[in-house]
Amino acid sequence: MEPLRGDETTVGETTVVARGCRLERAPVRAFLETDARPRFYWAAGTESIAARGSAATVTADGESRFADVRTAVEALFEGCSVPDDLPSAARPRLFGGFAFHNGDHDGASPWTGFPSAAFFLPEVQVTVRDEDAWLTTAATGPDAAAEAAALLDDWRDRLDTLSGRESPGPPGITRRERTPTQAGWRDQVGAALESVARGDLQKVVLAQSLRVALASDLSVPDVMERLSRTYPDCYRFMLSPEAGGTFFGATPERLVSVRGRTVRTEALAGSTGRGDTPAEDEWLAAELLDSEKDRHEQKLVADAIRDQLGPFATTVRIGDRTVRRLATVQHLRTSITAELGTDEHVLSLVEALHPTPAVGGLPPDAALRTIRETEAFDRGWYAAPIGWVDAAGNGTFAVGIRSAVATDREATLFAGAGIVEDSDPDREWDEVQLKYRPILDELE
Ligand SMILES: C=C(O[C@@H]1C=C(C(=O)O)C=C[C@H]1O)C(=O)O
Repeated sequence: MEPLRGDETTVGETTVVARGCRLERAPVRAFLETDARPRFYWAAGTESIAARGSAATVTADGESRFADVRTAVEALFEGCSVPDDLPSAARPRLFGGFAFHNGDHDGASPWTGFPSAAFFLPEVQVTVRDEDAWLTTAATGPDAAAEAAALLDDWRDRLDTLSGRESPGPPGITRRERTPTQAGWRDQVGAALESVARGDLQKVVLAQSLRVALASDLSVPDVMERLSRTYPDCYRFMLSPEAGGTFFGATPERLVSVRGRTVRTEALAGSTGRGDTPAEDEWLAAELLDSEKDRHEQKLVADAIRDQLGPFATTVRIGDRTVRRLATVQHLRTSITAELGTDEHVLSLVEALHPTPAVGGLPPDAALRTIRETEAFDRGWYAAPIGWVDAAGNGTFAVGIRSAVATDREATLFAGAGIVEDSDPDREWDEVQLKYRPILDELE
C-alpha cells in the first residue's frame, strides 16, 4: 500500500514529518522486544500502541514541569506535518509521564533515567484498534520527509516477517526485600493516625516497596501480553526511557481523559479482596459498599476531584458508587464526567488533578509532606500520571499504580493504602500485599 503523504512544515528550526500506512499484521510483542530506546506500550479498551525510538523528546523538571511540557508539546505539534488521510488512531501522539513528586526527584536507583517529566514522539509506532492496525513513523530535521518515508518502508517490511520468541514465562524470584517491615509499617500508620486524630490530616496514602531479585531474565513485553489476559479492563503500560530501567503495570485507575470539551475521570478508593466463590465475592463487595470507613475514604476522593475540576468545568457529574472488581482486588468507584467551559489541554487537567487523594491525601500539602517524611524510598513514577497527548490537546492519563520498575535482574514493586480515621494497620498491610499481586503473579 502507498504511504500516506503530507506537506512539510517548518517552524523555527524544527521540521517534523509523520508518515503512515495500514498494516496487515502487527506483531506487537516482537516489535517491543526489538532493542530500542525509548520504548512505550499502552493498551486500553480495544486500542493498543507500541512505540520505539524518539523523533523528538520533551523533558522537564521543577515546579513548572506540567506547563513546560505542555508548551513544548504544543510547539512540537505546531511544526508537525501529518498526512490528512491518516485516521485518528494512527496520527502522531507523544507518550510519557511524570514523577509522583514535584521538585526534588533525583533519579537514583531504581529510577535512574526517569526524569521528573519525559515525553517522546516515537520514530516508529504500531497502533492496533479493534481489527485494524497501522504503522506511523516520524522524523525531524531538514531530511525529515525522506527519513520518515524510509522508516515506513523499512518497518513495513520488518513487521511482515517479525515473529516473537516463545514466551519465557515468569522469571521466578530468589530474594525479597520489603520497605518498611510490618513492624515499621505499624509505626508509620500509627503516626499517620495520630495526625488524623489531631486534625492535621484527613487522609494520607502511604506506600510500600518490594524489591525482588529475579532468577532469570525478565521480558516486560511478555508480561504485558499476559497482563492483557488477566487485566483486560485495566490500562496496561510500559515505558523504557532513553536509559535505565523499565516502568510497567496494569492500573485500574484513570487520572483523566479529555476529548474535545468532555473530561472523564473517576474516584477509586477503598479496597477488599476477592472471594473464593461467587457468593463470597458478593459478600465482600456488599461489606465494602457498607463500610463507613471505606465510603468516607472514597467520598474524600470524589469530593476533591469535583473541587479540582470546578474552575474548568460548566458541569461535573458524579455517578453512583459501585464496586470495581478486578482479578485480585475490589474497589469502591464512582465515575466522574465534566464538560469544560473552554478548550483545555489535557496536560492542564493532569496538573490540576495530580495527585488526587486516591494516591496522595488531604489536605494535599500536608499529605505530600507526610509521604515524603514517612516513606524511605523514592516513589519515582509510581502513582503518577502516565499516558499520551495528541496535536489537538486531547489525551488520556492513567495513575501508574499496580506497577513496578525493572532493572536488569531486579524489579521494585510499589503499592499503597489510604489511611483515614479508623484504619487498622494490619488490614492496610494486607491490602497492600493484595495490590502487589497483579505484578508479583507475573514474576513468581
Ligand atoms: C495506592 C494504590 O491504590 C489506590 C488506593 C486505594 C485504597 O487505598 O483503597 C484504592 C485504589 C487506588 O486508588 C496502589 O494500588 O498502590
